[in-house]
Amino acid sequence: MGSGKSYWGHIWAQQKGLTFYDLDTEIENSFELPVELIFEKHGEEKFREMERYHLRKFESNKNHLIACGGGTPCFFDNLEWMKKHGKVVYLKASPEYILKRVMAETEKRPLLKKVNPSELLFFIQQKLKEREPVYLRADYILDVETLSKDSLDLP
Ligand SMILES: Nc1ncnc2c1ncn2[C@@H]1O[C@H](COP(=O)(O)OP(=O)(O)OP(=O)(O)O)[C@@H](O)[C@H]1O
Ligand SMILES: O=C(O)C1=C[C@@H](O)[C@@H](O)[C@H](O)C1
Ligand SMILES: [Mg+2]
Repeated sequence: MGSGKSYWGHIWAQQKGLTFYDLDTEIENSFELPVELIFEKHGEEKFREMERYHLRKFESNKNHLIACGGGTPCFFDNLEWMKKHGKVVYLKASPEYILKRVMAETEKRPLLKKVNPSELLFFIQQKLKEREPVYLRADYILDVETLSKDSLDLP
């Protein structure tokens, strides 16, 4: 969360002439609610089911780039599905970098909303530790902290 998937995904798709989709936005549009209210009203479990469902809408279109959510690869067999149907890129960032990006946006991120600001860095460190083994199974790993518009490419 907060590494820049939505930010870079949009720019990258534009550069490559691909259609950009943000999985969180797809889910928000279907509920006509922002992610934080989907979590609040329907719970995380329902959100994860919808995330799984909306991801699979992209099976047949090859000409697109999708920014998934921070949790997407960690639930169900989503990562395997993504790897089977496309190339998966992990935008790697340190907890400190992520903290800087999300500090002013915790209200939009239901997992961070409930965390005491003084414990935010610890929470991000723990979340990353828990999730990174999954993220590291991506097809490509890019260091987001050194990424620039001119260096956006796969190795
Ligand atoms: N390189 C950058 N320069 C300036 N702002 C950035 C950059 N990368 C990200 N941001 C900003 O940091 C915030 C977090 O980035 P973004 O929303 O793209 O993360 P994300 O990985 O999509 O997070 P989530 O997993 O919660 O969807 C956003 O406000 C975004 O505009
Ligand atoms: O890291 C996560 O689990 C999340 C990240 C966001 O993209 C959203 O999908 C939601 O806030 C959950
Ligand atoms: Mg995003």
